[in-house]
Parts: sequence; structure tokens; C-alpha cells
Amino acid sequence: MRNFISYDESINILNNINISKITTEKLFITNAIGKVIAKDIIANHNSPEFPTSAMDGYAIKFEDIKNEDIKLIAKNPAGSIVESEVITNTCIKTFTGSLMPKGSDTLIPIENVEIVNDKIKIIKAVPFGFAVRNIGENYKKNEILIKKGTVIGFAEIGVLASLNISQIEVVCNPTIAIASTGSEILDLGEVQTNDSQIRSSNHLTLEALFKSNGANIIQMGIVKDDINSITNLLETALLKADIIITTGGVSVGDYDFVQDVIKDKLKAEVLFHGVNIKPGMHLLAAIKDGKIIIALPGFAYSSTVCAILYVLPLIFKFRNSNESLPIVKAVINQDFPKKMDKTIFTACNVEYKEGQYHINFDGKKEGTSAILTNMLESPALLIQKDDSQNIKAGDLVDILLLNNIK
Ligand SMILES: Nc1nc2c(c(=O)[nH]1)N[C@H]1C(S)=C(S)[C@@H](COP(=O)(O)OP(=O)(O)OC[C@H]3O[C@@H](n4cnc5c(N)ncnc54)[C@H](O)[C@@H]3O)O[C@H]1N2
Ligand code: MOO
Repeated sequence: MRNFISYDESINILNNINISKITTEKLFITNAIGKVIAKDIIANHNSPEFPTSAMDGYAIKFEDIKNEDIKLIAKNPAGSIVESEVITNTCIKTFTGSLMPKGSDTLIPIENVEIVNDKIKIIKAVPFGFAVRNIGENYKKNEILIKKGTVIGFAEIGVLASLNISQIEVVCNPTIAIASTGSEILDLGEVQTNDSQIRSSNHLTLEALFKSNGANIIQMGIVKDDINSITNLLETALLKADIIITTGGVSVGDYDFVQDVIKDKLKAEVLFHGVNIKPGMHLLAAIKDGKIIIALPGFAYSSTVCAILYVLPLIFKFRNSNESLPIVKAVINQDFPKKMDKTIFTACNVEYKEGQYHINFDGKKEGTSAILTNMLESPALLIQKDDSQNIKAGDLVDILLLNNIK
């Protein structure tokens, strides 16, 4: 008899796996987009390093703000250093990005003055320090600007460029081998020869999911329900990948051989087989030669939900990143009774309005765990923990945002 453990227990077991092999590589910054930075980035200077003008205008001493005619003594274009100094009753024409001239503390925008001969008349006053970017306004020397574990995106690239950093050390992404098992499933383009055959979606759904969440993929395609073929496939995958994901063949049928191969042929250490969740109760996790094998159920919705719940956190772990599943609170629009003593993940629609997520089940189909179309459009998963109560319309519930996952 299979020992079904709780969802929390299963997640704890995976969280506690020790990943010894975290390797890094150096990449040019724009080649590092989507990768995880391996070391903190610390500012080696103040930005700006000197008080800098934030507008086009006239640098003055604030004490002159009420003076009727302030003499214009020089021009100060961006990219050059003006030698002259602002003294009482004088100003220097200064442009956006120019350093503030010596002696000045305030910038009067061009729009706020009238020019009479070589003098300016302030027609609209500004407060002290107006339009001056102070030293360190953007960042200060020794400030940690990008923490290790951050996924590199456009803002990080900009900050790295401003620090004159062209290469960074990033964590090497894990490699995942994917295979779908089943004698009834066909790959894309494969000719159907009898009515019981269906098209395999799992191997490609999972490739998309893992690839867009930062894994390298070895697509092993489809394998029939045959012990030798599954054994060969898993042995090959173990040589090449950090994580091996299969779908199908883990429940109680006569042809569910994946579990037998993992346990009896590979003699892998089984971490758990069977979790009190819906969908995905037959999920199997094992370790062999330091590689993690997760055997997911065959149903398309089950395998996709379980891949999100179990494999994405593993990818985050291998990437040593600060990523996590996007679980947020939402208001539910209907009563939702608890149907079983399991942790249940139900597809719903989510929208964000008036500062709050709201979920409903409009158009969602009820039936088996085969219904992947429930994950189209603006989907989320309602999470009902095994020890939770019946939900009432208007309650605040936990949901997992699927569109944030890519
Ligand atoms: N007597 C019992 N029968 C079943 C139980 C049970 O506890 N007792 N559990 C059910 C549950 S829950 C699930 S989930 C499935 C899991 O079974 P397997 O993991 O062994 O998966 P298969 O039997 O191979 O396939 C299930 C279903 O999914 C379709 N499938 C398979 N591969 C793909 C693919 N690559 N792409 C799309 N669809 C796929 C397959 O045709 C089957 O319809 O077992 C229940 N049965
Ligand atoms: O494991 Mo099944 O996915 O509960 O339908």
C-alpha cells in the first residue's frame, strides 16, 4: 500500500535536498538576461559623483533669488567643466547633466527667467537646491545595488552599465531531461493508426514551462509503456541531466512501469511516492547518482500543475535564485465547499481591480485532470489546503498566479 504524504511534507522533502553542484560562468551583461547573478554588485562610486543639474537653466546662489538682475557670466554645457565660479549676483547658464558650477546651489529653469541684455530677471522663484541632483542621489558608494540571487533584467543591465561593468558572474542553469511515457500517445506529426491514440502535449508543455523559467532542456520525446525502453531512456537521461522529468505510468495500472523502473531497475532512492493532493496524487520523487527524478502523472492538467508546484521550485534552487512561486491573496466570488481532505489546486480566472485580486470560475470546465484548456486566458490556481474549511463567497483565499509564471 502506497504511503501518501501531505503536500507540505512533500515540499519540505524537496526543499531539503542538498544541491552540491552550483557552477557559475562569466557573461557579457546583455547575454546574462534571465540568468541569476552569483555575487552582490556593490557601487564603487557615488552617482552622481558631484552635484549635477537636472534641468536647463541658470545656476545661482539661493541668496540671490529675489535679485532683479543677476549677471550672466558663463555657459556650462554638459560634458565640459566650467572654470568660472558663481559669486553673489552672478549666474552661469547650466544645462541638464552639467555639473553645478562652483559657488552655486540652486538652478532656475530657463522658463522662470527673462533675459535683459546680459542679465537674468527671475519671474518665478524656486526653493533652495531646486533642480540640483545631490551627490549619491542615484546610489551611494558601497551600497549593495544588485543582490546575488537576482534574475537579470533590463533594470539590472542599466545599473551594471552605469557602473561600467561589462561582464558578470552568473549561475549556470540546470539541465532538465523530459520524456513522456505511454503506448497511446503520439508525437507531433506522428501518424495515428488507431482510435485510442492521442497526441502527447505533456512533453512540450513541460519544455515550454521549464525553458521559460530558466532551465536548459533535453527533450527526449515519447517512449512506449515498455520496461526496457523506459529503463534505457532514464539511464541515458541520468548521464546528461541534473533533473529528469517523466509523465505517465505512475499510478496503479498494469502498464504503469515508470515507478517500477525507478524503484527496481535504477534502484533510485525514493523520496516519496504519493502525495495527498489533487491533481497529482501519484507523483513520485527519487534521487539517483545525485540527480533528481520526478515522475509526474500522465493527465495533462495533473502533470502541468505538479510541474509548477514541484519542478519550478527545484529550478529556482539549482539557480540559487530569490525566485518563488507567485502566491497571493484574492477575493473569491462564490461559495466553494471543500470536496476532499487533500490539498486541492483548482483552475480559476483572475483579474486585478481596485487594488485587489478577484477570482471566478466562469467558463471553467469540470471533469477529469485531463483538462488543460482550463489554464488558458487569465488563469490562476485556487489553493485549498488539506486542513482548510469550506470557502464562502467574498472570502480571501490563496491563489497561485499562472500568468506570472510564463
Ligand atoms: N484505479 C485507479 N486508477 C487511477 C488512479 C487510481 O488511484 N486508481 N489514479 C488516477 C489519477 S488521479 C491519475 S492522475 C492517473 C495517473 O495515471 P498515470 O500517471 O499512470 O498516467 P497514465 O495512465 O499514463 O495517463 C493518464 C491519462 O493521461 C493521458 N496522457 C498520458 N500521457 C500524456 C501526454 N504525454 N500528453 C497528454 N496526455 C497524456 C493518458 O492518455 C491518460 O488518459 O491515473 C488515474 N487512474
Ligand atoms: O493525480 Mo490525478 O492528477 O489526482 O487526477
